[in-house]
Amino acid sequence: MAIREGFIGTIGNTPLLRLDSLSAETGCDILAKAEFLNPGGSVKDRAARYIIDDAEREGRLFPGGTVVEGTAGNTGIGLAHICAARGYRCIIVIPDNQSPEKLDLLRTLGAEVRPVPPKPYKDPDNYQKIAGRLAAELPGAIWANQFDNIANRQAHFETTGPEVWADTEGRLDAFVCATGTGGTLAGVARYLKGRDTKIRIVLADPMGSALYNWVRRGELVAEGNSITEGIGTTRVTANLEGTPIDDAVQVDDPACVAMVYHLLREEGLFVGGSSGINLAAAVQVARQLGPGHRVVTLLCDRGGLYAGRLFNPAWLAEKGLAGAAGV
Ligand SMILES: Cc1ncc(COP(=O)(O)O)c(C=O)c1O
Ligand SMILES: CC(=O)OC[C@H](N)C(=O)O
Repeated sequence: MAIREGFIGTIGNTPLLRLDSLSAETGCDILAKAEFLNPGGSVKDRAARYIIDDAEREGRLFPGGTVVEGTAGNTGIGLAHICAARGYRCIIVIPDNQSPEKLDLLRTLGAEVRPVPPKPYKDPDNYQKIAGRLAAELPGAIWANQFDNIANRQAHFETTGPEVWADTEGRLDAFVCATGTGGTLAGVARYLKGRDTKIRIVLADPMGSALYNWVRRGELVAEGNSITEGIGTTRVTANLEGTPIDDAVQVDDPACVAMVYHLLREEGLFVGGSSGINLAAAVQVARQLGPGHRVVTLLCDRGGLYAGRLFNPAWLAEKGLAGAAGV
């Protein structure tokens, strides 16, 4: 496939990387799919494409229409690119505690950005609910609704999962990843389990998210908090519902930050916090399985989105994380 169809044609088919330092440390093959190489810079380009294609196919989105979404940023970035390419207006509702780099990029891409105060999901002014109301009020608008629109997990069932299977030639023992909407884990897990039920599916969770306790003991209980963005949730979304999950591991901020800096210094990979959670969890799973196994995860987005936070020594010091980063 030498010529690709613009932005959309560049989404997916990302390379699967072997991480030598972590593989040597565990005696396992630690593999990570380089989702930060998607054209919008994150794994969320895949969901954005499927959500828009699905709305067009179902006749819900017309030329000149509007796409509204509540997002931590990455889904919005994917949507803003596609909206520009297809002539749609794009309105992004985003909690105002997300990284300023994401808000700036969204504006540059032509999205109308509406920062809102962060509120828990049960609050009617939670950013997802504001986005839903806004879309309902605007003529010609759709709500992308990434959390409960299962076109999201379908993207990963039809693309990410088959890519992992093909690139490993079906030889993998575990797939591990963190969840925001749950679309990635849900789609990949369903696909891989459909090929081989022995592949272990493990949810990686930051502190402040309720899914670790949900997987481990069936209770949606969250403890602590996290500096990570775009992952962690207190509810089971329609995308996550029914996912075959074998286990969960919890990764705290010091372990996440230490891994982000390890990836930077030892592997030359400049990625965001959710990639740190994923790789720290993959190492935990590799240790549980023992040497000789193969564990696959994702590198979700680029470190540049967090330049003023995760890669800013003063910010890290303020959060008590400078030691973990070694800065
Ligand atoms: C940086 C980052 N990592 C991981 C994820 C998780 O992806 P998913 O929504 O498929 O669970 C997201 C968004 O959700 C994200 O923004
Ligand atoms: C907070 C959250 O789960 O965000 C979802 C997704 N990562 C996004 O970029 O919108």
